[in-house]
Amino acid sequence: MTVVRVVNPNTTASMTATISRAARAVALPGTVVEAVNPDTGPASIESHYDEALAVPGLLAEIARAGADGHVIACFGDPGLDAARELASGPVVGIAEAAMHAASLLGRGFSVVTTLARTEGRAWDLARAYGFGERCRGVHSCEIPVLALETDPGARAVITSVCRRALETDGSDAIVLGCAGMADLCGEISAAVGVPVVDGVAAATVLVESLVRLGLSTGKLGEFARPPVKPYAGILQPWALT
Ligand SMILES: NC(=O)NC1=NC(=O)NC1=O
Repeated sequence: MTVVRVVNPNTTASMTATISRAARAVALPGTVVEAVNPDTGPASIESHYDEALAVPGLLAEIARAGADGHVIACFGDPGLDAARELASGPVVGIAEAAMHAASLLGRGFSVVTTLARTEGRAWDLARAYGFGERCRGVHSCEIPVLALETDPGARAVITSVCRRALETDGSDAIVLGCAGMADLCGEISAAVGVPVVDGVAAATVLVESLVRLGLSTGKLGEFARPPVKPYAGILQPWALT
């Protein structure tokens, strides 16, 4: 039995439930999906500040024993490198997984994300992951992350931005730029007529596959376990042994 821990790095339990549904929908029957979120940190991640303050809580969830692999279920892939140093199993971010999947579906893909201020981060990740050419455009809906659950017009706006992205970019697929959009994947794909990739599902299947292949992060160099040292103040619980 494989245990995949899917970590929502923000502290909004209803979003964790959306993420859990998307991950469980694609996991194999023998895989246990453990969807969690920290109890400390931002309610949503929409800025560099949010992203920085989400990492300690995220790492606490990664450090807990009992998982064969981890998904970081936030489109900024926050704390991904630190999580890879800490975890013994594979760790995949949803942006990374979604971009890899989308790159196999055509010549180019477009990212549709939440606030315009997060577009730069999406571009940074695309380039860091080697998709600077394949990523044809990053577009935003100007819908705050938590409004995805409460704004009845959100689906229509996201669908419209996806249509505009395809026209503007000439891309073959869409990557949804927020874990909170995970439940919109099928509906939007049917509406716009191209594959729409949800990073939660893509990352869950990828981690599950890596575990089944017996593969994990290389620990000889950069991603070896961090050196032991004191951590002062409120971070004292994060000190390693
Ligand atoms: N682009 C985004 O806003 N992504 C996200 N913020 C969150 O809190 N979760 C996400 O996936």
